[in-house]
Amino acid sequence: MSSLMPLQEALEHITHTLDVITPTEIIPLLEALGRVLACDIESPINVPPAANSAMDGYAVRCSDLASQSDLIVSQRIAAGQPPSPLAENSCARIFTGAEIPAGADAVVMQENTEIQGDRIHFLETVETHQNIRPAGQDIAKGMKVLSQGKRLNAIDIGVLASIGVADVRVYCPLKVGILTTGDELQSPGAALQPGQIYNSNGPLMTSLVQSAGHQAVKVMHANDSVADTEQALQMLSEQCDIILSSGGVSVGEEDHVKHTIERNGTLHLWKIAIKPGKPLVFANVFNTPFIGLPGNPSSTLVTFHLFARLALAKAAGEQLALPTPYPVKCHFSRKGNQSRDEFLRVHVQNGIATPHVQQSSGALLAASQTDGYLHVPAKHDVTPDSEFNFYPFACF
Ligand SMILES: Nc1nc2c(c(=O)[nH]1)N[C@H]1C(S)=C(S)[C@@H](COP(=O)(O)OP(=O)(O)OC[C@H]3O[C@@H](n4cnc5c(N)ncnc54)[C@H](O)[C@@H]3O)O[C@H]1N2
Ligand code: MOO
Repeated sequence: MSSLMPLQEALEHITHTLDVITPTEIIPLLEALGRVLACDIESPINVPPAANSAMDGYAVRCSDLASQSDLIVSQRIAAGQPPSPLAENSCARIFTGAEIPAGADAVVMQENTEIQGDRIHFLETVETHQNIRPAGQDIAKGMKVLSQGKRLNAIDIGVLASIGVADVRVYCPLKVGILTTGDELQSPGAALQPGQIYNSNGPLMTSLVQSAGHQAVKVMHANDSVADTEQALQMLSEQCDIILSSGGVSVGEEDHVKHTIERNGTLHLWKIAIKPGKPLVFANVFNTPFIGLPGNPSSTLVTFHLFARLALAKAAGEQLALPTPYPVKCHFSRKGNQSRDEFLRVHVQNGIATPHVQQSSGALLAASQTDGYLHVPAKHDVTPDSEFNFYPFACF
């Protein structure tokens, strides 16, 4: 048996070998949700730009209240109005978000005051800086707020708006071509003929690619022949930045993907030490990067999550790593695989993992009915009360 490559080694090889493929463009902030930032962003300003009040109340100079508890109101400052310096022995009526006048060093919330004629009576002792949000409290001028390679989420868009950014330089979306292979496959919607099964990997990979933030620009299917596979790969290479396929990478004479690549590019076929998901192709075909996932649907899913997702991210300019797993307890027994790390589809409740009854590489429903992967390294038996790392599907 040829030797199996450890998961981490294959992952490092793929991500180190692939370059960022997509060019960059400048787009309006409001179109940047889900796009990948192409440069670091430093704040050109303090946020807030000036000290402001955290409460509706009165801005005071604490030393004025050392010997008296009443002050006259010398000005009224609403948010958006530039204040005048605070006159001595006076207070300023102030509202949340309004700028603190020069000379004031605290704000007293109005609930702790009483209006007595034209004077304000202060009911509490006042501490310096209370209820004042200093300039730069949120973001200091010059601070790096976001890094190149960040896929922008709603919070990031808000942060960029808070520092006045109206346009951002982002990577153009990665154009992914998708290929499924196999004579037995029928499209959903058509009647199944004897010997056929529905093509689930096409829609699965398309959706995985899209939910990872890329564009699935062309989806093709090739029957089990070199001519068909070659034609499809050539067409995809002309229209896409990178090609993702499923099936046809094993050792049978009906597995044509690797022969086609050998004729038209460079092929690295690895047997990875994971289950499901042993055979994995990483290649260049018609001058286009190519990632070939195994055809068994749960192998396609696992290898997308563990490899393809990170490879596509690298090509798209995105900084991405595997999610950080956390340990969960197991209340079951299972003999460990001797050569491959297993990624069992498990439910997790109250920190306890229960495996789905169906763990076959060909079974996809188990993943839909569970919460994520339990990573059981090779040569490890699961025993009641043993602990293994868990990767929730929601983190992929
Ligand atoms: N003699 C050996 N046979 C196999 C080995 C091996 O080491 N020696 N490895 C097994 C493992 S592990 C896997 S995983 C598969 C990988 O096979 P391929 O990637 O070549 O995939 P196919 O043979 O084309 O298909 C495998 C299986 O998956 C079904 N399939 C394929 N595409 C789709 C699709 N788009 N939608 C739904 N189902 C799909 C296909 O019908 C097969 O049942 O090889 C093992 N064999
Ligand atoms: O690697 Mo295969 O995915 O075990 O069936």
